[in-house]
Amino acid sequence: MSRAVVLRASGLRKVFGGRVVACADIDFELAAGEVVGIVGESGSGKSTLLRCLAGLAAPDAGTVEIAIDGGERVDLWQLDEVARAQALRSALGLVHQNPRDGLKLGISAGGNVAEPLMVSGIRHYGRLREVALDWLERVEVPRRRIDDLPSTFSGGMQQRLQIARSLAPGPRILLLDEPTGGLDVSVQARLLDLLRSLVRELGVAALIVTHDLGVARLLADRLLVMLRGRVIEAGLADQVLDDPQAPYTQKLVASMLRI
Ligand SMILES: Nc1ncnc2c1ncn2[C@@H]1O[C@H](COP(=O)(O)OP(=O)(O)OP(=O)(O)O)[C@@H](O)[C@H]1O
Repeated sequence: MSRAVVLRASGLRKVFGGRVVACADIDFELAAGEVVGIVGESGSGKSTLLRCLAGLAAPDAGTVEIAIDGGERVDLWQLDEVARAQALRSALGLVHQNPRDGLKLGISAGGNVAEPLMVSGIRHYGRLREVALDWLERVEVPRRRIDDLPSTFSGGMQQRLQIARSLAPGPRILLLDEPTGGLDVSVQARLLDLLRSLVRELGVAALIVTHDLGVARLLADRLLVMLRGRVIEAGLADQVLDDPQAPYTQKLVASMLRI
């Protein structure tokens, strides 16, 4: 049986200043539990696409449908602001490249995990603390750090905390924008291992933007290759990386092999 579609982009287009076409004619689906990588060089439109999907930037044309509670799909940009925020809160988690963009720096690590749960209706302090402790453990942040501010954490630990904050409310969809960018190689490897096992264990559908094909190979089932705002190649990750069809993808893969 084919898996339910949890996110669908159709004819998505975003233009800046009337002439910079950041995204054009983007069509794709993300199925429940699937991991899709979006790769392409700097400026190809990856982050803009993610921002349109995450409700952060309104597309100029096209639709973004996401599955909400009960499996019904809603068109994100047809909803009013309140309904859109609510749909996003219940269905979607977002991990920014810079953890500081996704964390509340003025509240404790535990508070960062608990806050989205409070918004979704859990009010009991003891229960919130228990769930926060459980999540800290899952992302390998020592439990004793629960009352510490994120600014006292290392970059890798901050990123793991941001992942806990995004996943704690139980979203069906997780969007990640270069989640390992800016981290040391050894820290990156640990984070990738953690992400891979969390995503598989929770069965969350993930869309991961990366310019690192190694990250894409490790995490993604399927890949979309972007060039100048368009998806120029799409397919199973191994297929795209082992037998790229588009000349641009061939160059991208060859440049990775040279490193
Ligand atoms: N807010 C903005 N205003 C004007 N132009 C923008 C804006 N955001 C992005 N762009 C332009 O849109 C195009 C796509 O940018 P985008 O950041 O989406 O690419 P990217 O593939 O994510 O690049 P990177 O890997 O460097 O983040 C680029 O030409 C960029 O300069």
